[in-house]
Formats: sequence, C-alpha cells, structure tokens
Amino acid sequence: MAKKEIFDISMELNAETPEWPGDRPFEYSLSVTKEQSGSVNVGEIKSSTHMGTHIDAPFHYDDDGLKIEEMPLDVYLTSAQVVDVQELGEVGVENLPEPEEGVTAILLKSCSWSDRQQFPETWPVFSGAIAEWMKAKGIRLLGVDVPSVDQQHSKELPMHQSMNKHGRYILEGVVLDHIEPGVYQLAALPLKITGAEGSPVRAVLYR
Ligand SMILES: Nc1ccccc1C(=O)C[C@H](N)C(=O)O
Ligand SMILES: [Zn+2]
Ligand SMILES: [Zn+2]
Repeated sequence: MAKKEIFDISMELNAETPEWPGDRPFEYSLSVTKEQSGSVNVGEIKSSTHMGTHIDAPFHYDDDGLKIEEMPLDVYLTSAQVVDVQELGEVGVENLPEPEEGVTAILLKSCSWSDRQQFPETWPVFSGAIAEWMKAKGIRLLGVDVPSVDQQHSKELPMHQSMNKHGRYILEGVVLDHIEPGVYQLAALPLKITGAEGSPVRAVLYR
C-alpha cells in the first residue's frame, strides 16, 4: 500500500487562537514541572469548547439535543468532499455539485478566514436549504472553514436548527486554504467529555 498522504485541517490551539467573542480563551500551562514532581511535567487546559476546529453537539443549541459523548462517531470518520465556494456571499444548494459516490461529508472551502489570529468580521451566509439537500443526498456532516454555520449575531441560528431538524451534523473552523477540492478520507473525532455541548477536534484529511 502506498504511503498515506495526511493533510492537517485543524487550527492550532494556543493563547492567540481567537475565541468566540465573550468566550473563554484557550490557555495551556504546566501546572507541575518535572523539577517539582521529581518525575514528569503535567499540564492543564482551560478553554471554551467552541474553540478553533471543533464540532457542535445538538445540545449546544437545543436543551434536549444529544451531548457530545452520545454522538455517533462514524459521522466524523468517513469519505469527505471538499467543495469550492470561494467569493460567494451566500452559499446555497445551487452552488453545490452532485456529491461523489460514497461521500457522506461535505467541507465548504470559502477561504474567508485567512488570518486565524483574528476572529473574522464576516463570513458567508449558509442557506438552511443545504440541510434538506444533505438529507436527500445522504450527506451527514457539513464542515465550514469559518467559526459558525450561522452569522455571528444570530439568535435564531436558522442553519444550526435546520441541520438539527434534519439530523445533520456540524464541524466548524476547519482550515481548507491549502486543500484542493476533491474527495478524501476525513477523521475529526470529539473528546468524550461527559455532558458537553461541543469539543475541539483534530481534523485531518488523508488518502
Ligand atoms: N460560543 C458562543 C457564544 C455565544 C453565542 C454563540 C456561540 C457559538 O459558539 C456559536 C457558534 N455556533 C459555534 O458553534 O461556535
Ligand atoms: Zn461551535
Ligand atoms: Zn456552531
């Protein structure tokens, strides 16, 4: 078998990673040094769960929704198609190609968040009709290269709600600038945090 080509599509997590405005920034520190313990360095992390490249559990926007440890894992380990949606202010079903055979995840490459040290001012609007389209095509996961599938100041969260209503799943904050449109294998598993409404993931594409 040929060597695997692995493309990292995750944001780095550090104190400079921009948090959702008002959320807790990411912080890692060594709480015990090897010198102190006599054996090992031990770290601790503090962070909003919606940090960098992460997935939403339905409990994020629905009190009765699934929590992160209840979510199916096959959604995040699958064939994924990267689709170019650059230069579009609004992304609708008409901008999406017929998915390739076997694909169950679509990753939208908008390239609208180029400086990952700053929270972006704007990003494309994603039409709620995409969720229905996904269901009809057997696509279970939508990945976006921006902080949210809805707009920053939205309270209704129409896209999140539409995705939930149609049983579709959300991956946010992937980095696709260096990825050619096409079909890859995706791995983007959440941490098994009991009761949580989201989790950072290490997202990679490979083939
Ligand atoms: N952390 C927040 C605080 C206030 C309002 C929204 C958020 C979000 O996380 C929104 C976005 N849907 C997200 O999943 O990252
Ligand atoms: Zn989120
Ligand atoms: Zn979200």
